[in-house]
Amino acid sequence: MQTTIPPEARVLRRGRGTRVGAYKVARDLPAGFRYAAQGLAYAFASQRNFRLQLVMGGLALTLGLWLNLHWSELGVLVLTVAAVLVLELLNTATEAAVDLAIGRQFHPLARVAMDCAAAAVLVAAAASILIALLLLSPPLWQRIVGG
Ligand SMILES: Nc1ncnc2c1ncn2[C@@H]1O[C@H](COP(=O)(O)OP(=O)(O)OP(=O)(O)O)[C@@H](O)[C@H]1O
Repeated sequence: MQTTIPPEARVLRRGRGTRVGAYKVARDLPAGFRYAAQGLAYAFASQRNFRLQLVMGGLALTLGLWLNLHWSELGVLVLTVAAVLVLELLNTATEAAVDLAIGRQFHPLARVAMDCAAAAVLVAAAASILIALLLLSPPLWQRIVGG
């Protein structure tokens, strides 16, 4: 039996830079980094929570370095800080996609998408606070009590 490949799929198979339906495609690695940097700059400029999470994460990592945490503990801190920032970026992307799709109209599915994206940030932020407390409190207490 002969299978026919739809023309769109043939375009897709030609490889990089030929994605169907895209206004623009990153043609090389530097261009990809540039678009990612634009996303970071947008989140930083428009999202107060993103700026706050960046400051809190920076403080936690600085404190971890000052307290001479083990490299594996610092690694866990970096991961948790990154997880919160990544989810905030995805939350921002979800908001933009919902606004693009339906604008100022109300839709129950838009609410689900936005509430779930916000909940993902909340869960990660709560976990990161708990992890920071677990890792930073004992050595900080030692410093305070031990002088
Ligand atoms: N188009 C919509 N349809 C239905 N519900 C919406 C819509 N837009 C927003 N909402 C509801 O309003 C809530 C708040 O929306 P908002 O855009 O302020 O999101 P947010 O995550 O609080 O924003 P930010 O992260 O910028 O503080 C959403 O979580 C959702 O429940």
